[in-house]
Amino acid sequence: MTRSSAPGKVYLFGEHAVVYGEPAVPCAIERRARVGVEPRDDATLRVHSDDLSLDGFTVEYAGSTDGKPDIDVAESLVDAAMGYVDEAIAQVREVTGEPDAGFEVTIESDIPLGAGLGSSAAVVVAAIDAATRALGVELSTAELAERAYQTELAVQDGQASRADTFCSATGGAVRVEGSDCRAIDAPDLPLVIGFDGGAGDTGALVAGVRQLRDEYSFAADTVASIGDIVRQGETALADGDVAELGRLMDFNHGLLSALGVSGRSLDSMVWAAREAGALGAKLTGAGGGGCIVALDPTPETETALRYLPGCEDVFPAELADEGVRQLE
Ligand SMILES: Nc1ncnc2c1ncn2[C@@H]1O[C@H](COP(=O)(O)OP(=O)(O)OP(=O)(O)O)[C@@H](O)[C@H]1O
Ligand SMILES: C[C@@](O)(CCO)CC(=O)[O-]
Ligand SMILES: [Mg+2]
Repeated sequence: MTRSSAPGKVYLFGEHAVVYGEPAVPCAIERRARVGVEPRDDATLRVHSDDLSLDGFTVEYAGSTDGKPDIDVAESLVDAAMGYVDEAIAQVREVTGEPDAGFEVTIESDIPLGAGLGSSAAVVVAAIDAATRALGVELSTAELAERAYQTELAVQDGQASRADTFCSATGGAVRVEGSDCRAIDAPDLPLVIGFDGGAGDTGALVAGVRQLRDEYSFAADTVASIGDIVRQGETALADGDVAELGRLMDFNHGLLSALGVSGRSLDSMVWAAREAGALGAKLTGAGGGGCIVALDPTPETETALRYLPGCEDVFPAELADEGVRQLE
Protein backbone atom coordinates (compact mmCIF):
# COMPACT_ATOMS: atom_id res chain seq x y z
CA MET A 1 0.00 0.00 0.00
CA THR A 2 1.28 3.47 -0.91
CA ARG A 3 -0.18 6.24 1.22
CA SER A 4 -0.04 10.03 1.12
CA SER A 5 -1.81 12.76 3.00
CA ALA A 6 -2.55 16.38 2.09
CA PRO A 7 -4.07 19.27 4.08
CA GLY A 8 -7.27 21.23 3.65
CA LYS A 9 -7.29 25.04 3.63
CA VAL A 10 -9.16 28.20 4.50
CA TYR A 11 -9.28 31.31 2.40
CA LEU A 12 -8.19 34.50 4.14
CA PHE A 13 -9.33 36.28 0.98
CA GLY A 14 -10.24 35.88 -2.64
CA GLU A 15 -12.27 32.71 -3.30
CA HIS A 16 -14.47 32.83 -6.40
CA ALA A 17 -12.75 35.99 -7.75
CA VAL A 18 -9.59 33.88 -8.14
CA VAL A 19 -11.38 31.86 -10.83
CA TYR A 20 -11.38 35.05 -12.99
CA GLY A 21 -7.72 35.91 -12.53
CA GLU A 22 -7.89 37.99 -9.35
CA PRO A 23 -5.37 37.08 -6.62
CA ALA A 24 -6.34 34.97 -3.59
CA VAL A 25 -4.68 34.00 -0.31
CA PRO A 26 -5.54 30.53 1.03
CA CYS A 27 -3.74 28.95 4.01
CA ALA A 28 -3.31 25.22 4.57
CA ILE A 29 -4.71 23.95 7.88
CA GLU A 30 -3.95 20.91 10.01
CA ARG A 31 -6.91 18.85 8.84
CA ARG A 32 -5.82 16.21 6.37
CA ALA A 33 -7.07 13.66 3.88
CA ARG A 34 -5.14 10.39 3.79
CA VAL A 35 -5.31 8.28 0.63
CA GLY A 36 -3.95 4.73 0.40
CA VAL A 37 -3.48 3.12 -3.00
CA GLU A 38 -2.86 -0.46 -4.08
CA PRO A 39 -2.34 -1.17 -7.80
CA ARG A 40 -4.66 -3.88 -9.19
CA ASP A 41 -3.90 -6.34 -11.94
CA ASP A 42 -6.88 -5.14 -13.98
CA ALA A 43 -8.07 -1.67 -15.07
CA THR A 44 -10.73 -1.34 -12.36
CA LEU A 45 -10.88 1.57 -9.94
CA ARG A 46 -12.41 0.70 -6.59
CA VAL A 47 -12.80 3.40 -3.98
CA HIS A 48 -13.48 2.91 -0.28
CA SER A 49 -14.42 5.97 1.70
CA ASP A 50 -16.51 5.99 4.86
CA ASP A 51 -17.14 9.71 4.28
CA LEU A 52 -18.95 9.23 0.98
CA SER A 53 -22.41 8.96 2.41
CA LEU A 54 -25.39 10.06 0.35
CA ASP A 55 -28.78 10.36 2.04
CA GLY A 56 -27.78 7.73 4.54
CA PHE A 57 -26.26 5.34 2.01
CA THR A 58 -22.59 4.66 2.42
CA VAL A 59 -21.26 4.36 -1.07
CA GLU A 60 -18.56 2.03 -2.17
CA TYR A 61 -18.13 2.08 -5.88
CA ALA A 62 -16.23 0.16 -8.47
CA GLY A 63 -15.77 2.18 -11.62
CA SER A 64 -13.84 0.82 -14.56
CA THR A 65 -12.45 2.59 -17.59
CA ASP A 66 -15.59 1.72 -19.55
CA GLY A 67 -18.30 1.15 -16.94
CA LYS A 68 -20.49 3.02 -14.48
CA PRO A 69 -20.80 1.98 -10.85
CA ASP A 70 -23.72 -0.20 -9.90
CA ILE A 71 -25.31 1.70 -7.02
CA ASP A 72 -28.92 2.26 -6.20
CA VAL A 73 -28.87 6.08 -5.92
CA ALA A 74 -29.42 8.89 -8.42
CA GLU A 75 -26.64 9.02 -10.97
CA SER A 76 -26.00 12.76 -10.52
CA LEU A 77 -25.27 12.18 -6.83
CA VAL A 78 -22.90 9.39 -7.69
CA ASP A 79 -21.16 11.52 -10.31
CA ALA A 80 -20.76 14.33 -7.78
CA ALA A 81 -19.40 11.95 -5.18
CA MET A 82 -16.91 10.12 -7.35
CA GLY A 83 -15.93 12.80 -9.87
CA TYR A 84 -12.78 14.02 -8.13
CA VAL A 85 -11.23 10.62 -7.44
CA ASP A 86 -12.15 9.35 -10.89
CA GLU A 87 -10.55 12.30 -12.61
CA ALA A 88 -7.49 12.18 -10.33
CA ILE A 89 -6.89 8.60 -11.44
CA ALA A 90 -7.39 9.65 -15.09
CA GLN A 91 -4.58 12.19 -14.53
CA VAL A 92 -2.40 9.47 -12.98
CA ARG A 93 -2.97 7.17 -15.97
CA GLU A 94 -2.00 9.98 -18.32
CA VAL A 95 1.09 11.24 -16.49
CA THR A 96 2.47 7.72 -15.93
CA GLY A 97 1.65 6.57 -19.48
CA GLU A 98 -0.32 3.64 -18.05
CA PRO A 99 -3.88 4.01 -19.42
CA ASP A 100 -4.98 0.63 -18.06
CA ALA A 101 -3.72 1.04 -14.50
CA GLY A 102 -6.32 -0.02 -11.93
CA PHE A 103 -6.31 0.74 -8.22
CA GLU A 104 -7.84 -0.04 -4.87
CA VAL A 105 -8.14 3.40 -3.25
CA THR A 106 -8.91 3.93 0.43
CA ILE A 107 -9.71 7.42 1.69
CA GLU A 108 -9.80 8.66 5.27
CA SER A 109 -10.30 12.34 5.88
CA ASP A 110 -10.61 14.85 8.73
CA ILE A 111 -11.99 17.42 6.29
CA PRO A 112 -15.77 17.75 5.98
CA LEU A 113 -16.95 17.31 2.37
CA GLY A 114 -18.11 20.32 0.39
CA ALA A 115 -17.73 22.64 3.38
CA GLY A 116 -15.17 25.12 2.04
CA LEU A 117 -12.11 23.53 3.62
CA GLY A 118 -10.81 22.10 0.36
CA SER A 119 -11.62 18.42 0.87
CA SER A 120 -11.62 17.87 -2.90
CA ALA A 121 -8.16 19.37 -3.37
CA ALA A 122 -6.71 17.43 -0.42
CA VAL A 123 -8.14 14.12 -1.65
CA VAL A 124 -7.01 14.78 -5.22
CA VAL A 125 -3.46 15.84 -4.23
CA ALA A 126 -3.00 12.87 -1.90
CA ALA A 127 -4.53 10.42 -4.42
CA ILE A 128 -2.35 11.57 -7.32
CA ASP A 129 0.77 11.51 -5.15
CA ALA A 130 0.09 8.01 -3.79
CA ALA A 131 -1.03 6.49 -7.11
CA THR A 132 1.88 7.85 -9.14
CA ARG A 133 4.34 6.63 -6.51
CA ALA A 134 2.62 3.24 -6.52
CA LEU A 135 3.49 3.04 -10.24
CA GLY A 136 7.09 4.09 -9.56
CA VAL A 137 6.74 7.70 -10.78
CA GLU A 138 7.85 10.61 -8.55
CA LEU A 139 6.22 13.92 -9.46
CA SER A 140 7.72 17.21 -8.31
CA THR A 141 5.45 19.31 -6.09
CA ALA A 142 4.87 21.65 -9.06
CA GLU A 143 3.86 18.76 -11.34
CA LEU A 144 1.63 17.31 -8.64
CA ALA A 145 -0.08 20.68 -8.11
CA GLU A 146 -0.58 21.06 -11.87
CA ARG A 147 -2.17 17.59 -12.22
CA ALA A 148 -4.39 18.24 -9.21
CA TYR A 149 -5.46 21.55 -10.77
CA GLN A 150 -6.29 19.79 -14.06
CA THR A 151 -8.44 17.38 -12.03
CA GLU A 152 -10.47 20.17 -10.39
CA LEU A 153 -10.74 21.98 -13.71
CA ALA A 154 -12.24 18.91 -15.37
CA VAL A 155 -14.69 18.16 -12.55
CA GLN A 156 -15.77 21.81 -12.18
CA ASP A 157 -16.61 22.04 -15.91
CA GLY A 158 -13.57 24.07 -16.88
CA GLN A 159 -13.98 26.60 -14.03
CA ALA A 160 -11.38 26.27 -11.31
CA SER A 161 -8.40 28.12 -9.96
CA ARG A 162 -5.06 26.71 -8.92
CA ALA A 163 -5.52 28.05 -5.39
CA ASP A 164 -6.89 25.04 -3.48
CA THR A 165 -4.72 22.43 -5.15
CA PHE A 166 -1.48 24.46 -4.99
CA CYS A 167 -2.08 25.28 -1.31
CA SER A 168 -2.81 21.65 -0.47
CA ALA A 169 0.28 20.42 -2.34
CA THR A 170 2.73 22.92 -0.82
CA GLY A 171 1.17 23.73 2.58
CA GLY A 172 1.60 27.10 4.28
CA ALA A 173 0.05 30.39 3.19
CA VAL A 174 0.08 30.97 -0.53
CA ARG A 175 -0.80 33.62 -3.06
CA VAL A 176 -2.33 32.55 -6.35
CA GLU A 177 -3.08 34.80 -9.30
CA GLY A 178 -3.80 32.94 -12.53
CA SER A 179 -0.89 30.55 -13.05
CA ASP A 180 1.37 32.55 -10.71
CA CYS A 181 1.43 30.49 -7.50
CA ARG A 182 3.82 31.25 -4.65
CA ALA A 183 4.38 30.78 -0.92
CA ILE A 184 4.01 33.89 1.23
CA ASP A 185 4.93 34.68 4.82
CA ALA A 186 2.00 34.91 7.19
CA PRO A 187 2.05 35.71 10.89
CA ASP A 188 0.51 33.17 13.26
CA LEU A 189 -3.16 34.05 12.97
CA PRO A 190 -5.83 33.31 15.60
CA LEU A 191 -8.21 31.57 13.17
CA VAL A 192 -11.43 29.97 14.39
CA ILE A 193 -13.59 27.84 12.12
CA GLY A 194 -17.34 27.36 12.50
CA PHE A 195 -19.09 24.56 10.61
CA ASP A 196 -22.86 24.44 10.09
CA GLY A 197 -22.85 20.74 9.18
CA GLY A 198 -23.87 21.57 5.63
CA ALA A 199 -22.21 21.60 2.25
CA GLY A 200 -22.23 23.44 -1.06
CA ASP A 201 -21.54 22.14 -4.55
CA THR A 202 -18.43 23.98 -5.72
CA GLY A 203 -19.12 23.50 -9.44
CA ALA A 204 -22.69 24.82 -9.16
CA LEU A 205 -21.72 27.81 -6.98
CA VAL A 206 -18.90 28.79 -9.33
CA ALA A 207 -21.31 28.54 -12.28
CA GLY A 208 -23.78 30.82 -10.45
CA VAL A 209 -21.15 33.51 -9.92
CA ARG A 210 -20.10 33.27 -13.55
CA GLN A 211 -23.69 33.82 -14.66
CA LEU A 212 -24.09 36.92 -12.48
CA ARG A 213 -20.79 38.26 -13.69
CA ASP A 214 -21.79 37.77 -17.33
CA GLU A 215 -25.18 39.35 -16.79
CA TYR A 216 -24.39 42.41 -14.66
CA SER A 217 -21.46 44.77 -14.94
CA PHE A 218 -21.81 45.50 -11.21
CA ALA A 219 -21.30 41.80 -10.47
CA ALA A 220 -18.12 41.92 -12.57
CA ASP A 221 -17.12 45.02 -10.56
CA THR A 222 -17.81 43.10 -7.35
CA VAL A 223 -15.43 40.35 -8.44
CA ALA A 224 -12.79 42.99 -9.30
CA SER A 225 -13.33 44.63 -5.88
CA ILE A 226 -12.60 41.31 -4.18
CA GLY A 227 -9.24 41.48 -6.00
CA ASP A 228 -8.67 44.94 -4.48
CA ILE A 229 -9.42 43.55 -1.01
CA VAL A 230 -6.89 40.77 -1.54
CA ARG A 231 -4.16 43.22 -2.56
CA GLN A 232 -4.90 45.38 0.49
CA GLY A 233 -4.95 42.20 2.60
CA GLU A 234 -1.47 41.28 1.42
CA THR A 235 -0.16 44.59 2.76
CA ALA A 236 -1.93 44.00 6.08
CA LEU A 237 -0.43 40.50 6.25
CA ALA A 238 3.06 41.82 5.54
CA ASP A 239 2.59 44.49 8.26
CA GLY A 240 1.17 41.93 10.71
CA ASP A 241 -1.86 44.24 11.06
CA VAL A 242 -4.42 41.75 12.36
CA ALA A 243 -7.16 44.35 12.99
CA GLU A 244 -6.97 45.48 9.36
CA LEU A 245 -7.04 41.84 8.20
CA GLY A 246 -10.28 41.38 10.13
CA ARG A 247 -11.92 44.46 8.58
CA LEU A 248 -10.97 43.24 5.13
CA MET A 249 -12.35 39.75 5.85
CA ASP A 250 -15.67 41.34 6.84
CA PHE A 251 -15.76 43.29 3.59
CA ASN A 252 -14.82 40.21 1.58
CA HIS A 253 -17.73 38.31 3.14
CA GLY A 254 -20.13 41.10 2.20
CA LEU A 255 -19.07 40.93 -1.44
CA LEU A 256 -19.30 37.13 -1.52
CA SER A 257 -22.78 37.49 -0.07
CA ALA A 258 -23.67 39.95 -2.85
CA LEU A 259 -22.52 37.33 -5.34
CA GLY A 260 -25.06 34.91 -3.87
CA VAL A 261 -22.74 32.35 -2.34
CA SER A 262 -23.45 32.88 1.36
CA GLY A 263 -26.49 31.49 3.13
CA ARG A 264 -28.55 31.86 6.27
CA SER A 265 -26.41 29.63 8.49
CA LEU A 266 -23.10 31.01 7.16
CA ASP A 267 -24.35 34.56 7.76
CA SER A 268 -25.57 33.65 11.22
CA MET A 269 -22.17 32.18 12.18
CA VAL A 270 -20.42 35.25 10.74
CA TRP A 271 -22.64 37.57 12.80
CA ALA A 272 -22.27 35.49 15.95
CA ALA A 273 -18.49 35.75 15.57
CA ARG A 274 -18.60 39.50 15.00
CA GLU A 275 -20.93 40.04 17.96
CA ALA A 276 -18.56 37.99 20.12
CA GLY A 277 -15.81 40.46 19.26
CA ALA A 278 -14.02 38.72 16.39
CA LEU A 279 -11.79 41.08 14.42
CA GLY A 280 -13.43 39.78 11.26
CA ALA A 281 -15.32 36.80 9.85
CA LYS A 282 -16.17 35.43 6.43
CA LEU A 283 -17.29 32.30 4.70
CA THR A 284 -14.48 30.21 3.27
CA GLY A 285 -14.37 28.34 -0.02
CA ALA A 286 -17.23 27.95 -2.41
CA GLY A 287 -19.97 28.74 0.15
CA GLY A 288 -23.63 27.72 0.07
CA GLY A 289 -23.21 25.98 3.41
CA GLY A 290 -20.24 24.69 5.35
CA CYS A 291 -17.64 26.78 7.14
CA ILE A 292 -16.79 30.29 8.15
CA VAL A 293 -13.41 31.50 9.32
CA ALA A 294 -13.11 34.17 12.00
CA LEU A 295 -10.14 36.02 13.41
CA ASP A 296 -10.19 36.22 17.19
CA PRO A 297 -7.24 36.16 19.62
CA THR A 298 -9.68 35.66 22.54
CA PRO A 299 -11.79 32.54 23.24
CA GLU A 300 -15.03 34.54 22.77
CA THR A 301 -15.81 33.55 19.17
CA GLU A 302 -15.24 29.88 19.88
CA THR A 303 -17.59 30.05 22.86
CA ALA A 304 -20.26 31.99 20.98
CA LEU A 305 -20.21 29.57 18.05
CA ARG A 306 -20.29 26.57 20.33
CA TYR A 307 -23.62 27.74 21.72
CA LEU A 308 -25.06 28.98 18.41
CA PRO A 309 -27.95 26.84 17.17
CA GLY A 310 -27.03 25.76 13.66
CA CYS A 311 -23.30 25.61 14.31
CA GLU A 312 -22.37 21.94 14.44
CA ASP A 313 -18.66 22.16 15.11
CA VAL A 314 -16.14 24.82 16.02
CA PHE A 315 -12.38 24.50 16.20
CA PRO A 316 -9.26 26.63 16.02
CA ALA A 317 -7.41 26.31 12.71
CA GLU A 318 -3.74 25.61 13.03
CA LEU A 319 -1.74 26.51 9.94
CA ALA A 320 -0.16 23.47 8.26
CA ASP A 321 3.39 24.22 7.16
CA GLU A 322 3.67 20.92 5.35
CA GLY A 323 1.69 20.14 2.20
CA VAL A 324 1.57 16.67 0.69
CA ARG A 325 3.21 14.08 2.95
CA GLN A 326 4.34 10.59 2.01
CA LEU A 327 3.12 8.23 4.71
CA GLU A 328 4.40 4.93 3.35
N1 LIG B 1 -13.25 11.73 2.25
C1 LIG B 1 -13.57 11.73 0.95
N2 LIG B 1 -13.76 10.57 0.28
C2 LIG B 1 -14.07 10.58 -1.03
N3 LIG B 1 -14.26 11.69 -1.76
C3 LIG B 1 -14.09 12.87 -1.16
C4 LIG B 1 -13.75 12.96 0.23
N4 LIG B 1 -13.65 14.25 0.57
C5 LIG B 1 -13.95 14.95 -0.57
N5 LIG B 1 -14.21 14.14 -1.59
C6 LIG B 1 -14.60 14.55 -2.95
O1 LIG B 1 -14.66 15.97 -2.99
C7 LIG B 1 -16.02 16.41 -3.23
C8 LIG B 1 -16.29 17.70 -2.46
O2 LIG B 1 -15.58 18.74 -3.10
P1 LIG B 1 -16.08 20.22 -3.19
O3 LIG B 1 -15.10 20.98 -4.02
O4 LIG B 1 -17.51 20.28 -3.58
O5 LIG B 1 -15.99 20.71 -1.67
P2 LIG B 1 -14.72 21.09 -0.79
O6 LIG B 1 -13.49 20.88 -1.60
O7 LIG B 1 -14.81 20.37 0.50
O8 LIG B 1 -14.98 22.63 -0.52
P3 LIG B 1 -14.34 23.91 -1.28
O9 LIG B 1 -14.00 23.50 -2.68
O10 LIG B 1 -15.42 24.93 -1.21
O11 LIG B 1 -13.16 24.27 -0.44
C9 LIG B 1 -16.88 15.24 -2.81
O12 LIG B 1 -18.14 15.25 -3.50
C10 LIG B 1 -16.01 14.06 -3.26
O13 LIG B 1 -16.07 13.87 -4.67
C1 LIG C 1 -14.80 28.89 -5.24
C2 LIG C 1 -13.34 28.57 -5.48
O1 LIG C 1 -12.64 29.81 -5.70
C3 LIG C 1 -12.67 27.95 -4.24
C4 LIG C 1 -13.30 26.69 -3.73
O2 LIG C 1 -12.59 26.25 -2.57
C5 LIG C 1 -13.22 27.68 -6.69
C6 LIG C 1 -11.80 27.56 -7.22
O3 LIG C 1 -10.95 28.40 -6.92
O4 LIG C 1 -11.58 26.62 -8.02
MG1 LIG D 1 -13.22 21.79 -3.53
